[in-house]
Amino acid sequence: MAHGRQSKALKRKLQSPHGNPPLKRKCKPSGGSFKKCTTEADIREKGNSSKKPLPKKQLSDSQNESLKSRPFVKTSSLFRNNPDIPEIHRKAVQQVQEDVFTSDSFSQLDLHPHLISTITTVLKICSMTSVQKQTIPVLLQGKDALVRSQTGSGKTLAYGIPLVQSLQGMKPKIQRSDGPYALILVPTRELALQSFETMQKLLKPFAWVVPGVLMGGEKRKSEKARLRKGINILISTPGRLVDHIKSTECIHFRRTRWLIIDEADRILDLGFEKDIAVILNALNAERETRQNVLLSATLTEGVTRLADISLNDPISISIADKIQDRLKPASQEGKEAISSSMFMDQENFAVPEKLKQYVIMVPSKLRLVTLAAFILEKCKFEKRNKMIVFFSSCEQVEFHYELLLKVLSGGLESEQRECLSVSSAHFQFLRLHGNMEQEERTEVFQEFLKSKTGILLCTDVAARGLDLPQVTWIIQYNAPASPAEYIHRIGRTARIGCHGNSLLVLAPSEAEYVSLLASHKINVSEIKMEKVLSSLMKDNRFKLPRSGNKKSCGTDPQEVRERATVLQTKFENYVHSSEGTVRWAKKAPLCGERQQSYPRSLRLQHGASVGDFSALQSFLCAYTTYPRNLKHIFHIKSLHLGHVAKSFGLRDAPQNLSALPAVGSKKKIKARQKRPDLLKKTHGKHRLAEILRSEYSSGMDTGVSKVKKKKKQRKPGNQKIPT
Ligand SMILES: Nc1ncnc2c1ncn2[C@@H]1O[C@H](COP(=O)(O)OP(=O)(O)OP(=O)(O)O)[C@@H](O)[C@H]1O
Repeated sequence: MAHGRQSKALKRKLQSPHGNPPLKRKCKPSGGSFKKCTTEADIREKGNSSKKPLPKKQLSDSQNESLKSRPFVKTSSLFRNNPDIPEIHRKAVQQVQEDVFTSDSFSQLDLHPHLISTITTVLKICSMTSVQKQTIPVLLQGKDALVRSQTGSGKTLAYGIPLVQSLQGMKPKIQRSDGPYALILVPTRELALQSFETMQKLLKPFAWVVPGVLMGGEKRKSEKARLRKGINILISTPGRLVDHIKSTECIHFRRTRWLIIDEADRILDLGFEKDIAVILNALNAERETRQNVLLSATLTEGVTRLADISLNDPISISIADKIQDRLKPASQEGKEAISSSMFMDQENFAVPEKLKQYVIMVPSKLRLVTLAAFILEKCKFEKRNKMIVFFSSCEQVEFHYELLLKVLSGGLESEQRECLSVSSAHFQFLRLHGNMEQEERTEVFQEFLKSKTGILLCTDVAARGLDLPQVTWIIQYNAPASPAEYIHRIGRTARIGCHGNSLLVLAPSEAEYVSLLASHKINVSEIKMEKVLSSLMKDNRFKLPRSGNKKSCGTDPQEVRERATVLQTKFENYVHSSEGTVRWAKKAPLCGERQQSYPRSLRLQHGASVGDFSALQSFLCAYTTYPRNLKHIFHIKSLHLGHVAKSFGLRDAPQNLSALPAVGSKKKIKARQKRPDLLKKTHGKHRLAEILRSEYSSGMDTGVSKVKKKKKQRKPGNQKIPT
């Protein structure tokens, strides 16, 4: 019954000659610096401009309340007043390609027979990849190396095999109590865990060499105990290691003869330079000589600095280069050769051959329904797809997780019975971000690793190094801050010669990003939004009951729009189903009532660690942190706040957003400076550093800082902007 009433209301709205909803809302622009926010209801379709609009009515609070109990009365006008989608004009470019495999087997190398049999029987690997063929002999000779090869090309074994070969053969035999002989630094905890597992497998026949991981999230005490017992191959995130260097007496590097920095460019990007300096000083203080290796799919100029301070007479290995250029002897001059040979081409990153890259231009208002339609198409109708969706903040991940789970999987409460048959079997939503407790992070990572399907919503915490088999689609819902990050994100699919696909979602104002990618020799093909939305025709949950028994016809554009509107309305109804979800979508809760008003599931799962910074706000904040050279593409002023709000299931643009990004007049910026409690962490690079650092924090501080956070938040006016 309720459904029928709702649908009629929606239908009335869609059929209204003026396109006006039954009731209109007034929306003031927020922050003053965004484009004037007009409710779409105020705007009539092109060609109808001579018709008089319906009289405006502003809703009082009590009217608003009563509307909540009639969820479908308010409907969405998604298809009006959107900016035109520009044509993509760019030349197709020749992408940089690398040969992943060689026909050479590991037995050609001078390796311990047990190591070879472990590679073939435990890892089930027969022939070497190009990067392994190039790197292993160099490292076996004891040389330093700087290694660049495409994502998913086997870099972990490229350093892991020679490391194990060298340590197992040491005389006298390594003792556990000797402490670290090798140190492997990686930017994230999940990558630390993954590298640890690979080392464990390689070390199977050499049980006296003990690997160990320090990655935060675990109790400091138990990590200390493990360090005391002895770890010979120590894998860690830089922050966590620095914490131990400063606070754990038993840690030492007297015998450390290997230093491996994986994702070396990322470790520098994150502002871990200071940490790296502390680590290098600690290593150098205890032992003079060491073999050093830096690796990444995207070695950028910044790494030359790290190479200068950490490498000694290194060999550069870049798989994309011609074979005769690959191995360069290095001397002091050689380092310069490295700078030019490795980085001359630095902006042209190799993309796996079987990775198909797509872009979709979507006006802000339609982003959410387009994402949902795409997920439906790939994960419900096509099946056998495993997908990762990247967002620019933890808060957005949490918010979209809840929203998509409720609306696509579970359905709204009133519809649950109807939906059960089509939902849960098809979707398994998971999420991963730096605001989650480590235990849950590890669980999610393991679950997604093992599963054959599913949709992982995540931040860039999952962008680097993670080897998640069978991922078929990478969606970048928010564009990454650099082409290098684009490469790493899409590199979670099409690994080791497999097929994969990626989709980048851009707003029309961001179209130039496609040319930027092309200037780095990255080719993307366009998928039309209408095509994606048309998959809603396959899902009758979004069907508008039509008069009579008229059959839905294929891809009738009008019906596609109607269905998209039904879906958007479901999102909006969910978001507006309680004060808490609305606030969660758009702005920080008032002090003292944080959390209580969030969906119960969220509170139970996350305690106090999430939700104290809204999804929309965090999106806007992240938007201001694109680097200066991309500001002409991603500028906050080109966003229409009302339209963006729709993509968060909000019916109106929020007003008085605290911590609005640093846009607007000098006066406003000054005013903000007077409110450091609200804004001090929102400025450009600092904010970015905050957001990113939270993803990669050592985890050492979790307990303390969370308590501190809670205390701070209790003070009136002290709303922390979480990262
Ligand atoms: N010689 C090989 N033959 C087949 N598979 C291999 C080989 N070497 C490694 N692999 C597998 O390839 C996958 C990717 O390897 P790895 O994670 O080391 O890639 P990577 O180059 O470090 O990627 P990224 O740049 O994303 O960190 C892993 O599942 C690994 O087990």
